[in-house]
Amino acid sequence: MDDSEEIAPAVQSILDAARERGGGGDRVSVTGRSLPDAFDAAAADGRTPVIAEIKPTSPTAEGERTDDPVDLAQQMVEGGAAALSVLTEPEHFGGSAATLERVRDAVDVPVLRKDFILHEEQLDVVEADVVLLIVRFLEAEGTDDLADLLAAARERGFQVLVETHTAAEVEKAIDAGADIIGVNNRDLAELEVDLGTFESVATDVPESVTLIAESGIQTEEDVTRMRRAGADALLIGSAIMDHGAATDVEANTRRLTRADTDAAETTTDT
Ligand SMILES: O=P(O)(O)OC[C@@H](O)[C@@H](O)c1c[nH]c2ccccc12
Repeated sequence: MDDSEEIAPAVQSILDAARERGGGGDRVSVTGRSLPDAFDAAAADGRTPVIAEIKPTSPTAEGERTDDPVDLAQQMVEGGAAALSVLTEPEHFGGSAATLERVRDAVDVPVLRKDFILHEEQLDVVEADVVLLIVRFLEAEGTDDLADLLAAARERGFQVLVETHTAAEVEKAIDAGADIIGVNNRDLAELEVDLGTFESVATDVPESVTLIAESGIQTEEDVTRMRRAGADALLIGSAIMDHGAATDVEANTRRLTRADTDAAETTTDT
């Protein structure tokens, strides 16, 4: 998406709500579990590094999953997830900071806080190992600067996943000092998924960056495709939470973490 494109009404509503949300009270200080180390450990163990996402609902999902998030988290880890992502956005995704806290207490893998952070004080809500910053949303008027927020997050001990959707956004992320970059296959204008997005954008990301393919990964073939295109890890929500009628979260996670563990290694870098 280039800067002139509209964003979907659902996304605008998420952003408007995010602007209204304040921060926490005390400044958070966290000793995080390393995300790159967790990816390496999974790969060494023969598993595709996957961040499994607990997302009770979303603007593009049908219905809401009401299982205990701690149960879901444990099934995901049992199924081989290298890390977890927990939505904390309350109004559109059914998330909460309390859920993230419970999940992080119950597992020992790194946990990503998935939210729409626009201001520094919004970092001071809950301890997490990793926080998400979305390049596109930090370009809007009245939001903090990406590089400043990145620094503020690191000062608190967070690792930072910087989310992009275009080559221009990857460049901004790198200029701001990002070392973990996600490419979201879902565009924020139509909310449609195209795995070709990762394939075209990944070529611009330096080898030293930990690169994550986000959204729309459903099948083992999709896993292979993203790994071949250079993904160090994959962020998967829907296909684990509610893959058609298959609601066995542990089995869904296992199926995707066992898919094509050596595709990345067989890719020749040119
Ligand atoms: O459910 P999916 O298609 O596997 O997608 C997971 C994740 O990538 C998606 O939930 C996501 C990507 N970036 C976000 C930013 C905010 C909220 C959610 C997201």
